[in-house]
Amino acid sequence: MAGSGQLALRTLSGSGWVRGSGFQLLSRLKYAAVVRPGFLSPDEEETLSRELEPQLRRRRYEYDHWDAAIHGFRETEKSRWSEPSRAILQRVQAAAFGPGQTLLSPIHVLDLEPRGYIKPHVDSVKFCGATIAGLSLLSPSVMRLVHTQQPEQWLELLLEPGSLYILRDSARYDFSHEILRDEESFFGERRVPRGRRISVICRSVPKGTGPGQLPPAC
Ligand SMILES: O=C(O)CCC(=O)C(=O)O
Ligand SMILES: [Fe+2]
Ligand SMILES: [Mn+2]
Repeated sequence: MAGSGQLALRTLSGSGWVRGSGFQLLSRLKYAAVVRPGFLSPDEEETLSRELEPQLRRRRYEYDHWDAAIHGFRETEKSRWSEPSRAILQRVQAAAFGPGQTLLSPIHVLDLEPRGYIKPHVDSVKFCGATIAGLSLLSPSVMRLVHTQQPEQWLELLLEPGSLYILRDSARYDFSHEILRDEESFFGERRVPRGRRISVICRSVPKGTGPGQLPPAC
């Protein structure tokens, strides 16, 4: 699938590296699948990982649940953030979400160990709205999107530490997303060795969710 005939293009919006199965697909999803490398300053990365570490360290990594999408991970839902982290999350909100979109709270924090990976899945439409935005910390990784009906349509996003990715609308609903395991972690010819990766994932609330009936984070 990700073998021959791919194009490696910087997205036309001038953001991060996105590769895909064709120019038309890349331009169709130009605003729906976005990477912003260097969204976080090194200081901001440090602020977030230092704040998350004690909370994550209390948990054990989970493996090999036969039907689970995620392997080699621990996670937490975080609702109380320090002032500097709140400022970062507000920047994410301004960059990725529209004025009419409410964010799910608490925020999902996922810690993948070096061998950890995420199998293809589409986030539940019951619990998550049209936009998913994730900050990546510590290790680079490759996120692959594959069209659920036409698997020959695919995109790959290079997620460097400090980057922000945004999946919205068609990229969020019509494509599965996954994080490649270390053995398969290539961006085109480029090997992207996987270490431990922490992600901070912000999601919008599904449309039609009234106040007082906020769903749990996905
Ligand atoms: O780690 C990420 O950036 C994505 C996680 C994910 O796909 C999920 O929790 O549904
Ligand atoms: Fe997901
Ligand atoms: Mn999840």
